Amino acid sequence: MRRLMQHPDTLDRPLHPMQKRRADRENLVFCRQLARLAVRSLYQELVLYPKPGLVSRVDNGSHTDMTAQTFLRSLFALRHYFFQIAVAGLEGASFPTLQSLAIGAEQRMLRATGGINTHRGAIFALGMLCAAMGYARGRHMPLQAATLRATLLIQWGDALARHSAAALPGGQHSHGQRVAAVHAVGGAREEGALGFPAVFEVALPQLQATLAAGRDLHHARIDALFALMAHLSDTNVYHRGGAEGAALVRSRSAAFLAAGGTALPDWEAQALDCHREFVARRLSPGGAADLLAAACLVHEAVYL
Ligand SMILES: CC(C)(COP(=O)(O)OP(=O)(O)OC[C@H]1O[C@@H](n2cnc3c(N)ncnc32)[C@H](O)[C@@H]1O)[C@@H](O)C(=O)NCCC(=O)NCCS
Ligand SMILES: Nc1ncnc2c1ncn2[C@@H]1O[C@H](COP(=O)(O)OP(=O)(O)OP(=O)(O)O)[C@@H](O)[C@H]1O
Repeated sequence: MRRLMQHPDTLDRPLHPMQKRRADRENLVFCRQLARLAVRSLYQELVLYPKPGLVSRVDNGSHTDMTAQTFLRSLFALRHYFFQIAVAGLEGASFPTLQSLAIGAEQRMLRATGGINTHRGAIFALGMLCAAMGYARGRHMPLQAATLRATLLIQWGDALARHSAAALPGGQHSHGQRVAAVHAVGGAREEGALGFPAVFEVALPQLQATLAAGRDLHHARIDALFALMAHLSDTNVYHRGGAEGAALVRSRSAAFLAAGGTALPDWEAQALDCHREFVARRLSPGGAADLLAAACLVHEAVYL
């Protein structure tokens, strides 16, 4: 696709109406491609295997209420959301506008899955990142990781911090908020308020390190998932396994990486052992799964 890129020195000059129409058209094409990439990143997370405790096409991990099919239905219901939130970001929309798109997407997800929460964390993380990418694209900024993170924080950082501290209406509590109160750990909201450090400081560097070592994307995603599990205060894990379960997830994952991760000849057997152990304890690192998809999205977005 040929792109209309304006030289930075001419950014303040109004575009000729024909140039403007073409730029608008090309921006919409970009948002459509970005939405497809977001869905593809979530699909790649779903089909990755072995993933300790998580749902894949091979098995349902620690879950009895969802299968890969549930995730596919949910993904299909989300395809318009990622486009809409990228366009909203492009237009410099306020946080409440992004939030109402996310709430609508959560409702569509729940309708598509019969009430099962498959993608709440992903709607938040990949949604905010799509908004930041739309914003950057609209202002001719490069879609590089550092630029995206700075854009996210400059544009919506204050609102994300307020969202992190806010109570849910009507005195309800999400699993994440209950866990945050009982175990004093930040979950998805805090992660967002800090500009997704787990994506930018943990998962992306691990993806790049494994690729730089000459292994392929499959290996890189596995290593990045383990890096996330070793680092994150995942409210899904606390919800099901308490502090003990969370400590186990972190230490098992750190040990896998310290031993060499996917550089080990028998890494697959090690990862499968870990999978069986998490399933036996009903542990499911869903937050790490969401953020792996988010990292894959950022990693690939530079090629759009
Ligand atoms: C922001 C959300 C995800 C807050 O979640 P909360 O902390 O209340 O926990 P909840 O149990 O609902 O969901 C947590 C989700 O986050 C994921 N998660 C868990 N731990 C973590 C973590 N440490 N980091 C990132 N994601 C995590 C889980 O996979 C799960 O899907 C969301 O529920 C929310 O506020 N939805 C309304 C829409 C909205 O306001 N969006 C913000 C603008 S896009
Ligand atoms: N491949 C995956 N397998 C399992 N969970 C995933 C996967 N990818 C993402 N997740 C995330 O993990 C979460 C799983 O939710 P879970 O069922 O543990 O939560 P819940 O419905 O809030 O709790 P519970 O089922 O214990 O009542 C989802 O919100 C989703 O964001």
